[in-house]
Amino acid sequence: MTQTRIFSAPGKALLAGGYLVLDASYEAFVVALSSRMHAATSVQKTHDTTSITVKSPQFKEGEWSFKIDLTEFKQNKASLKEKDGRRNPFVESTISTILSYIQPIENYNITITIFSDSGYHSQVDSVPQSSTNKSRTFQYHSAPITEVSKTGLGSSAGLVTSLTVALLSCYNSKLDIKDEATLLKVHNLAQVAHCLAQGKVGSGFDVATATFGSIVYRRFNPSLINGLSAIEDRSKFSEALVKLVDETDWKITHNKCCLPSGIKLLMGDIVGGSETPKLVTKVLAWRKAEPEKSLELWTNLNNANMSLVSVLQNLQTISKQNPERYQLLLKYLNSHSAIEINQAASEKKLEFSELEDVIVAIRKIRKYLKQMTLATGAEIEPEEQTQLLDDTETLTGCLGGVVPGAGGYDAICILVGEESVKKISDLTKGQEKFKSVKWLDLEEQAEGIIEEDPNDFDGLI
Ligand SMILES: Nc1ncnc2c1ncn2[C@@H]1O[C@H](COP(=O)(O)OP(=O)(O)O)[C@@H](O)[C@H]1O
Ligand SMILES: C[C@@](O)(CCOP(=O)(O)OP(=O)(O)O)CC(=O)O
Repeated sequence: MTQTRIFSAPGKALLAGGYLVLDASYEAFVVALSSRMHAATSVQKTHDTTSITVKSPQFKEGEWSFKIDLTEFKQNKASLKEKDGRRNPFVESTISTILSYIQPIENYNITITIFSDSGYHSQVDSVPQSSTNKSRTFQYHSAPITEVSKTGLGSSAGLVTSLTVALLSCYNSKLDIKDEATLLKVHNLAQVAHCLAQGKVGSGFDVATATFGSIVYRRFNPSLINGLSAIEDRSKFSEALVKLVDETDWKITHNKCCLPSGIKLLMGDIVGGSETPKLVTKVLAWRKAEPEKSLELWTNLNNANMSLVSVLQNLQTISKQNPERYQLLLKYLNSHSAIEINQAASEKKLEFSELEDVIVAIRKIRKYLKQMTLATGAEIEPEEQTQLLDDTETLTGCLGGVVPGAGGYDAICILVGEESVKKISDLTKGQEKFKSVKWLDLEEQAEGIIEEDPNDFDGLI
């Protein structure tokens, strides 16, 4: 019997809480994006050995095939061997984590096909291919996955999370991702697989967002996963993994939180890029060397981050409780820039002080990220980005913006009235001061893992 189920998980933009999220004392606000990673299953029962193939047809040599003798697998924690010696650490780690967790007795032939929305990677040297009914189009690249430039939406987290839920569904045809406990299980397994593939335990905000969607996130204690990776024996590893996934309170926060209606996130890819690990090393070294100064800065930045969350939630509440006033507020936003709104507020002429609250929160976040930049020497909001973000405050319909995640030269994220999105992207195209920005064709899509309609992928699989 063959069954096809397709699951997808979103990419991320860390709007508030970069660096602080590495420490469980602080929370971060992460926005889930409309660029998603999809995993389509095909399962057949077999009497031979288990065979698991992951295909990623958009990339050259995008196929990783493993034959697994289940008895041998249980006895030996050696890594899986790909048929042609191809490596994809995230694929290998996810398969071995799921098999260690499920400890299956019956054999299956499983094929999972991955489809990655175009926002994750540069589209240079790629051609589109659509499903028969044209409802889905993916870009096909001429190079292997490791050679295609990433845009920073968290492709490995999307891959691991969608592959985790897809593999689990192959062993449990009743798997329902609308069930909270199931979703938490997927999250825990995906975090383990992602950390083991990376060889380090990060904050996990990307995997949490891929699973739960737009959230306010607090991380887990790294010792939960560090303890696991030290276990050499497969059966002990499996036992510890089951305990960790099913019986341990990870003490994470993943409270749903999304942008208020009528306000959109616009993400600009910047020519250039930065290496997150290098920035993180500098920031953490300074934090260690300057405990008092850094505590003050972390506290101030955290207050600014949390005030952005609360003013956005306040707008969401107004949109529901007083929709007429909210429509007027959006109309005002779509005909003024942040500078103008701020000016009106200082002259006490502003009717919609809630808009000013968002602008002030964004400015505070930037102020403290700039202090972090100057104190640590890590180029989090470098001068070019400062200029660019200042310039976005002059655009009609824009509340301002930040450098997302670790910052640097990767991207900017701005908050914009929905009606102004197209105007802003058209207006900035020809302007010298915005020449380094390429607005990405994506928006917030607040849902985490969802199950897709297989008909939408006809002709692609
Ligand atoms: N569509 C995909 N198909 C197969 N593997 C993928 C895909 N997207 C990401 N990966 C895996 O994730 C790796 C990229 O991970 P990483 O360098 O951590 O980038 P990111 O910051 O985007 O997560 C790729 O080299 C590959 O192993
Ligand atoms: C600094 C950080 O807190 C946030 C980094 O956010 P990015 O969104 O920049 O992440 P990458 O996709 O890994 O480059 C590090 C972390 O939390 O892992």
